[in-house]
Amino acid sequence: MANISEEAANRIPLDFSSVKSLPDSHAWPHPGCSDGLSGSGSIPVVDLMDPNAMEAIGLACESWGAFQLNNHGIPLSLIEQVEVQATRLFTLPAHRKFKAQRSPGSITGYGPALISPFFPKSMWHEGFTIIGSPSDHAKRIWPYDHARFCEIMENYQKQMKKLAEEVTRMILKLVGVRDEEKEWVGSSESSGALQLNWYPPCPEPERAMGLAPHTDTSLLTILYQAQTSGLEILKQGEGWVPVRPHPGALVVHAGDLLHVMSNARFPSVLHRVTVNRTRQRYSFAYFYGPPQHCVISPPAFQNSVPRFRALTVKEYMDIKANNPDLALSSITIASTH
Ligand SMILES: O=C(O)CCC(=O)C(=O)O
Ligand SMILES: [Fe+2]
Repeated sequence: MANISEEAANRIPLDFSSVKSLPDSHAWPHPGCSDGLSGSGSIPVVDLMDPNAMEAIGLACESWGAFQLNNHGIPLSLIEQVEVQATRLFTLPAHRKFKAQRSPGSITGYGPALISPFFPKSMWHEGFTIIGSPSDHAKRIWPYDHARFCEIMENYQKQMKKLAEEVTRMILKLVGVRDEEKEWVGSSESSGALQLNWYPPCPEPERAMGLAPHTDTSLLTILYQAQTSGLEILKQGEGWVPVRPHPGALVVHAGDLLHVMSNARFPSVLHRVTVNRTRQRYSFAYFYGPPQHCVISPPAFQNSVPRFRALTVKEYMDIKANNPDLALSSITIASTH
């Protein structure tokens, strides 16, 4: 188990404004493209207004586990407001941000990436995680001036939830989930969380890592990435493929829960973020999925052999929180080979 100081270090990001060279704590032995594989191609683009959007989403999820989404209905002006507020937050002096740091055992508030404890080196990244109202944490940073931040973050989550529901309904239809098993979609019960990510400019980007490779635990993640590149996804047989920001588009990732519910038809996409010497980067990830008490399992149909055992979302989240790399294999019950 981590001792107190390691635990504290995991909860407080480096004060990036004060460092001029890459500290050893942030120097990764093999980050970036040094694994030799660099994939070509790019993830499919889906127009949500297209009458064939559902089929296009199915094909994209099957082959990539991710796609760019256009015509999604989220106003650009709202995204810009989120960007203004995220900038306002992350450009504060470190001591102000530390006031909102996550408490032990909690996931909301300011801090390093939630996956940090599973990697030997630290990431060139700061995050702020919100579930519902961020007011408890925002008040600690801006005692008299937090209302606008809260209003915009709550509004963004509301709009993201609606979009996530629309995409989830299509995806669960493709997967063959029965109506009574998807009653949680569109209810107040579903779980959603918003993660604001900031990657400051880095003096030695070739040796640093913005966000280490991981899959999201969610059913799906809807990500906005501001103009700077950095996100990469692993395409089986090809290597790391950059996901370049398309103006106005959102990136949708299939997460672990969808991998289970689709009986492995849709891969839970492995992704990572590289950093930049001169440009900072923002991204906003909205994680969506069934409520914690919901039992998830592969759909039982067409004589297909279920590859995962049934379990509650909470149980899966606990397994993943203890061992992210082995979480999916630990609930695998059969192989197709
Ligand atoms: O910054 C990005 O593009 C990706 C963020 C991400 O993967 C996450 O927050 O889980
Ligand atoms: Fe992610």
